[in-house]
Formats: sequence, structure tokens, C-alpha cells
Amino acid sequence: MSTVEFIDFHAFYGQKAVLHNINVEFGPKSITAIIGPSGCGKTTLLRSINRTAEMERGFNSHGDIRVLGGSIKEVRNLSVLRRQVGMVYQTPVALPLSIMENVLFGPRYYGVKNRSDLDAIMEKCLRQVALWDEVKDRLKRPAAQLSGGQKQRLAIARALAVEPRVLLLDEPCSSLDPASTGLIEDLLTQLAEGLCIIIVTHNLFQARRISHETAFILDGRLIEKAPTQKLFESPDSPKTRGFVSGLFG
Ligand SMILES: Nc1ncnc2c1ncn2[C@@H]1O[C@H](COP(=O)(O)OP(=O)(O)OP(=O)(O)O)[C@@H](O)[C@H]1O
Repeated sequence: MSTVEFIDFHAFYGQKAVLHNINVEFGPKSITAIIGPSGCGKTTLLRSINRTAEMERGFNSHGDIRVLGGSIKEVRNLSVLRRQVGMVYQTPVALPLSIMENVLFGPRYYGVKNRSDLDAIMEKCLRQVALWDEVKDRLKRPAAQLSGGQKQRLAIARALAVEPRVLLLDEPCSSLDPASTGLIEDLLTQLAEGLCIIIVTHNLFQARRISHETAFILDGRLIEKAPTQKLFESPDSPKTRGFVSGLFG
């Protein structure tokens, strides 16, 4: 069974259609990169999955998206959906709390109270993102003091702390230096062993380095999705070939 499935999905801002009849599946234990020119609808597609797109004025949609087999439109309590589907944004966001409380924000929200459980979650997640050794002696210091790359790894740890099944990332490395980008790419590759990861990226090299599959969107339409090597080296569509060879975008 696919982990995320779009079925005849259309999205609009007011009268303007921004996603047209999207039908696509994302499997478990894989990284899919979403690529396409600026404004083609990548972020809207990503934010439709956890229903944060509908927070935008004028947004509406028809068709459906299923997460773990269930329609997101039938989810009554959005926090249930947001627990299954974690999200990491372009700008590294540290909550105005300590490093420790950034990681524990979600678990506390979902009712974990036991101190040893909280400590175990914190250490596990900070180790998962290779941040534990860097911060273990200053867990109670403000997260604002971390570097951009560290904040982004902390944001991933915060997302992982509620054990999501899907991790959405919207250009997570666009403000990071190559070393921090490399750390995050390694981390995503490891996390894909247990998660469905969907990453929007403008960096075609990054898509090629880390994703198992790549989806190309143009003007709100899914042109094709294929194993990454195939999409870059022998795409079905001339539009995809044009984009990946840098002719436009
Ligand atoms: N809140 C909004 N209200 C109205 N139109 C919007 C809104 N957000 C996005 N759009 C429009 O919807 C279209 C798709 O935007 P989206 O951000 O999904 O594209 P994108 O491919 O992620 O772009 P980029 O690569 O530049 O981040 C664009 O034409 C954009 O201008």
C-alpha cells in the first residue's frame, strides 16, 4: 500500500487553479524529490498533504489525498494528521525555547509526561539527527544560539519526536552551507529506512544524490514521476528532458 496517494486532486487559490488533476503515489521507506520551475505548485502539493495549504486565504481543493489509506478530508482532528505527517520548512525554525524543549514540544503536546520517557525521546531524536554530541552539554540553553544547520537538524529532530510516518521537507537546505547540507542529506538517507520522505528541492544535484524517485511538475501538472536515474537520464517527456538539462526553470 502506498503511504501517500493523490487521487484526481486539484487545488486553487481563489479562481486560479494551481494543481491540475494530480494522481500520484508515494511509497514507504523511500525519498521522492519534487522538482519543477518556480511557481509550478511544488509547495502547494506538499502542504496539501498535511492540510496546511488550507490555512492560506482562498485555498480550496477537490479530489482526495490518502495518508496511510485514510482520506485526509475525513480527518476530524488535524493534530492526528499532523502527527502522522511531519514537516520541515525552508528557513530553519527554532521555537523560542531551550534545545531540549524544542525536541519535546510535540511529545508533550501529545501527552507524554514521564520524565524518563521524555529524556529517552530527546536523546534518541538528537542522536538520529547527529546533534547529540554537539548539544548534550547545553540542552537547557536557548535553541536560538544554534547555527542555521544545527537549527535545521533540530527542526528535523522535533518532527521525528512524535514518530511520524511521512516527513515533508520544503527546500530544507536552501539556506545552508555545503557541509550542513551534506549532513542533512546523509541523515535523510538514513531516515528513509523507516519513513516516506517527500522533499521539494530546487537543487537538481541534490535530487539526484538522495532521492529514489523524482516527480517533475510544470504549471501545476505532474509531467512524470520515475526512478531518479531514469527521470534524469531517459525521461518519457521532452518537457522533463528540457528541465533537467537546464533549458528552462
Ligand atoms: N497564498 C497564496 N495565495 C495566492 N496564490 C498563491 C499562494 N501561494 C502560492 N500561490 C500561487 O500558486 C502557485 C504555486 O505556488 P507554489 O508556492 O506552490 O509554487 P512552488 O513551485 O513551490 O514555487 P517556488 O519554487 O517558487 O517556491 C504560484 O503561482 C503562486 O504564486
